[in-house]
Amino acid sequence: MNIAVVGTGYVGLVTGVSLSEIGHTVTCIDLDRQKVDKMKQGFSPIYEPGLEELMTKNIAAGRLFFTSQHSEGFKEADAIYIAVGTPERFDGTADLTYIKAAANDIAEHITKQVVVVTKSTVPVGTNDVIQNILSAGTDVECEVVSNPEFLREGSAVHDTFHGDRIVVGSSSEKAAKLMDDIYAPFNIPIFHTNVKSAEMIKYASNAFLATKISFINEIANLCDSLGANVEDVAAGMGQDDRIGSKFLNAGIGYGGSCFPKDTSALVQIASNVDHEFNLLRAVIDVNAHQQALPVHKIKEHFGGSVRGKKIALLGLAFKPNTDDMREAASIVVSQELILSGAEVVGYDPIATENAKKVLPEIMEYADSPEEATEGADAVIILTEWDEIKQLDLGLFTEKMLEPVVFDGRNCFDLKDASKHNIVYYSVGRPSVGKVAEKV
Ligand SMILES: NC(=O)C1=CN([C@@H]2O[C@H](COP(=O)(O)OP(=O)(O)OC[C@H]3O[C@@H](n4cnc5c(N)ncnc54)[C@H](O)[C@@H]3O)[C@@H](O)[C@H]2O)C=CC1
Ligand SMILES: O=C(O)[C@H]1O[C@H](OP(=O)(O)OP(=O)(O)OC[C@H]2O[C@@H](n3ccc(=O)[nH]c3=O)[C@H](O)[C@@H]2O)[C@H](O)[C@@H](O)[C@@H]1O
Repeated sequence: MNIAVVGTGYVGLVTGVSLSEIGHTVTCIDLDRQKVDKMKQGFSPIYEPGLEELMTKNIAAGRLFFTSQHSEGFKEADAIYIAVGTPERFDGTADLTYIKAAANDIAEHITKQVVVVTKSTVPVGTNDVIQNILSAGTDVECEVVSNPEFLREGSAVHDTFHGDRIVVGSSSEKAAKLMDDIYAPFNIPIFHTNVKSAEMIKYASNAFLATKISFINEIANLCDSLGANVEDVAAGMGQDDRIGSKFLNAGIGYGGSCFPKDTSALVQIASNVDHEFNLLRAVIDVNAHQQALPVHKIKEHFGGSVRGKKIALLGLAFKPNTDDMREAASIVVSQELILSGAEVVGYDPIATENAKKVLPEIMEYADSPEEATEGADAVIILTEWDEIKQLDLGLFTEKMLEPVVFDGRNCFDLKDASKHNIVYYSVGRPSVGKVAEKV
């Protein structure tokens, strides 16, 4: 099949490349010419494990193309995917500017009958808006299908090939059949529903996962006060099939380009129909508190002030295996620490260049965990990169005078931490070191 993908961000590029890998001829379109030039040569503009290998392979096989011209991309297309951003606006609603622009681009440039597939996360009812733009802008017949995306950054390629389900929302049997044909080689169950339900499945899924995280973080905070260990609590809960063990990792909350914006958007979608989504508001509040937790803990350790202290942040991206800094906890933590008079140095294996664009200018950056830790008064672990999880805790005793570590991702075993002469705080687990002795 001939497929065009509008927008080559995390979703568009991974989708386009994966569809070419299963045999379709795919043209990825992006407004950003620099990006397009890079991609034509097989370089991915984003860090995503496994992606570049598939790009070069399928470019060489003559199945994968890149262009900044919509007319060129749409020429032969049987299906056009919309995968542009739907960022959060200042009031929490989803900004549909790029979606509407993409729909107008399609209306302007299509010359043959096509199915328009919305991959972007859009509020319930948006596909009707897209259909209206198309109907008003072109006489060419086109049907709109909602096909929300569930991939995670950092494992996007794997998730695309091994998803639990593909959701297709459509009011046309013909369009639904075309989607079945496109996805057949993936061999993943396809769930068919109507357009609005498909749109809602995406928000409900992200909101539910965010709720699971905030729930376990609240339990972790209780464990902290009551002396229980949240890891054991989550393991014990997770053995119940009805609860499940996934997404019960306590830590410094969720970041990224989707949970924060999609939870806010769903609260707004609800308020449009006079529904107060109190549960989701609480999930968002808990997360805001959780992202700032390392700052509170470290201040408490130093008697209320971090003025003049050198603090090393290990891991800056919102999660491991990505260079994405959107809504990363490191943004809140670095800003708060710097405002409180601390000297902050950051280290990330991949995201440093993107971090420099969003973290306070005064931040410094190190090229290794060792360099970041040298002479630090405290270390805060913000992202559980393998490289960070595999550090020898002896590093902290070697590089720091009085080692204090706040582990926001529970990377280390408490028994291991207790073998070293460090003060070790984590989330929802007993502290180790001098502080623990004091209690
Ligand atoms: N990032 C993720 O892991 C996931 C994102 N989503 C959703 O997918 C959508 C896309 O997200 P990302 O890939 O993160 O976005 P992104 O912001 O990384 O990429 C969007 C791309 O679209 C391009 N673009 C914008 N308007 C265009 C137009 N008219 N024609 C051609 N190109 C255009 C931009 O230049 C940019 O490269 C969002 O709605 C998001 O909520 C869904 C699941 C996972
Ligand atoms: O709509 C989206 O964009 C995507 O959002 C999330 O994917 P992503 O944000 O890439 O990454 P996750 O692995 O879900 O992690 C999100 C955040 O939650 C945090 N998290 C995750 C799991 C957990 O147990 N605890 C926890 O704190 C992570 O550290 C990270 O900051 C969803 O998992 C995807 O299904 C969805 O497609």
